[in-house]
Amino acid sequence: MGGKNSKPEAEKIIDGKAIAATIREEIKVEVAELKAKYGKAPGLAVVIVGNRPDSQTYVRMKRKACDEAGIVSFHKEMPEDCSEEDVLQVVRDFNADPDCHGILVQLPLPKHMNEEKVLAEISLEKDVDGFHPLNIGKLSMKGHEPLFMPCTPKGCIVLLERSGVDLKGKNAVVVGRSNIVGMPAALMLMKKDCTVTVVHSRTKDPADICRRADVIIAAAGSAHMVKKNWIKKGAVIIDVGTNSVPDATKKSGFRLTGDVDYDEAIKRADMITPVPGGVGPMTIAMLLSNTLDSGRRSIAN
Ligand SMILES: Nc1nc2c(c(=O)[nH]1)N[C@@H](CN(C=O)c1ccc(C(=O)N[C@@H](CCC(=O)O)C(=O)O)cc1)CN2
Repeated sequence: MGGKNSKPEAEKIIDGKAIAATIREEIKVEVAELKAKYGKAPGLAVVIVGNRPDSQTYVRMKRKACDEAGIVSFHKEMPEDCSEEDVLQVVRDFNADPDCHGILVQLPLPKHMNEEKVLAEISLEKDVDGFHPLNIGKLSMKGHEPLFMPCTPKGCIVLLERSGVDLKGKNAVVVGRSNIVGMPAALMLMKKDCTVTVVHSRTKDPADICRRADVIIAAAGSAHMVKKNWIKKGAVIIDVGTNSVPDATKKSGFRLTGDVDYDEAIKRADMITPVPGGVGPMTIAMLLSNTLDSGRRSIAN
């Protein structure tokens, strides 16, 4: 239970799984409408290089989500030792395919490849992961909007909005500055009129900075880094961390945990996302949403 004047803990949880399920149902309806009107559904190409078990799992989840939403998915699996040029050629082929409206290259790529070069090869109009340098550039510019926004940080913003959090004028702290999450999350919060501070590995006193935050997005990739005493009473906490930690009670010997010390943080926070079941499911819902937008732009024009 929450403390004095605080709501019960169960009411503080932002249920990302449920919100993502609602969004996926909405997308399914819109895809069906598009197909009924124009006879064509959006198509997503999923490119995976190598056999990392986590990437295989995410790609399987993405394909299943496409199937359920009525989005056509094209799958390209490539061996770990293929060349960067092989991957670039696959991207070029999908760029030229009129049935494919979105292309995603699952990250990370093998070490011998230049990720930025591969991502920059994806046609701007099909960049449903939102990682193309021009899309990121537009995200950082006042008065400009990117065609697509990266799925995980977009999922964080949608979670906040669907949970009724008014972001205007709020102090937001992003913990982590990765290209995939931290940096675009900070830019998106700024576009929502937050005052944004980014805390990273060289920040002098991250706890002190976090304690001033109305909203924290934790995306440092470090299990339980954000402690209860980093959190202002009543703050809203979005935990992007997906850290695998040993757990003898699990069949796999591991469990997934976030960047926030959830059991303690929930006592101070007004709202908080769990891990799993928070931001993760939103990543896939936002990928479908971006693919629908891309399909609609192309099919309805
Ligand atoms: N091309 C991309 N590569 C990667 C991205 C991305 O957005 N685009 N993000 C991550 C991985 N990712 C999707 O690719 C992803 C991560 C987590 C989840 C998710 O639903 N997690 C669940 C738990 C699932 C489990 O039990 O393993 C949760 O948090 O509840 C979905 C997608 C890196 N690569």
